[in-house]
Amino acid sequence: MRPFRIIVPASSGNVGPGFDSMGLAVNLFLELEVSESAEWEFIQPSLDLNLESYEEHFIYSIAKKIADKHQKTLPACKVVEKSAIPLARGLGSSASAILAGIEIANQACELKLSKEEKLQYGTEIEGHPDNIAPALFGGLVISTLLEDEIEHIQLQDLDFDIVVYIPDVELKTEAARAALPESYPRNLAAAASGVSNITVAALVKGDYQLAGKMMEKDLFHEPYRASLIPNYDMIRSEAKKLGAYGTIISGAGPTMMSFVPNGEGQAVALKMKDVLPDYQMKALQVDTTGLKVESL
Ligand SMILES: Nc1ncnc2c1ncn2[C@@H]1O[C@H](COP(=O)(O)OP(=O)(O)O)[C@@H](O)[C@H]1O
Ligand SMILES: N[C@@H](CCOP(=O)(O)O)C(=O)O
Repeated sequence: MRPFRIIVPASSGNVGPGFDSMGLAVNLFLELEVSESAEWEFIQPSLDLNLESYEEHFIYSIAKKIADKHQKTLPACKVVEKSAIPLARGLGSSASAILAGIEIANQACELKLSKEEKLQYGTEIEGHPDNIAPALFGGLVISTLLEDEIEHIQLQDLDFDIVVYIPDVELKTEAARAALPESYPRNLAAAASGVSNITVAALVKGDYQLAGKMMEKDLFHEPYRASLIPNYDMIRSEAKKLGAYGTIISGAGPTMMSFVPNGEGQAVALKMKDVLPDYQMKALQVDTTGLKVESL
């Protein structure tokens, strides 16, 4: 096996009202250098996962699952991992790790998986495609899981900066999903999908004022999660004062994300630091490439 590098971007699921179906890849990356070895070994300079053995490693478990599915034996590998994606903060670390595991199996077992197969496998494992699809394809992707296939569309030519506000607390996606209703009455579902439809149409037209306004009117998940997110109302109102188009919960939270005019990300991040001194603040861009594999 030739050594290789896998690079997967972080992603932000939902983008407001696109619950479980809209997501955006951003330029924070998980990087793995993989080479054949006498035994499995994970070296992680930027993550402290505190695992007893490689078999407990999430990425290993995904790679093994995919190899088993194809009746292949996964060769032992040394994996050197660097990650700039914070865990359990709503920036899609689990989706990036799932894609990394799928890609290790793909490369090490020579499975020749298509992008569609990676999307299918990743979505089966994650349960929803909104992080897997942008982390795989890059950009802002709208996707939906049908009975036996996943439809996806990538929006082009986006023109905004992104600012993320990352608090020093974790919120597991599973816990944030438990806060949501099991079902929605018809009038609420109709209103919520109306908000979502206008958001997408406004993004396609490049009307970011309208898109941002509608992002903040989500009815599918934000109203139920707001109380789990530190400083939810304050972050929305302070970002608005600084000219943000709109501010949303990133994925299941607790990170929040603002969409701001192109070129203004750094300035907004700096000013928001005054009101959120304990937060990690980052001005980000859309990653338009998605999952990459390079030879070493
Ligand atoms: N690079 C990684 N290596 C190993 N496990 C990971 C990695 N990234 C994420 N995970 C697993 O995924 C969990 C976070 O998933 P989740 O609660 O869905 O949050 P997120 O919003 O970051 O996707 C972590 O606690 C860890 O178990
Ligand atoms: N649509 C999902 C998105 C979860 O994203 P994550 O980055 O928090 O794992 C949800 O809202 O539960």
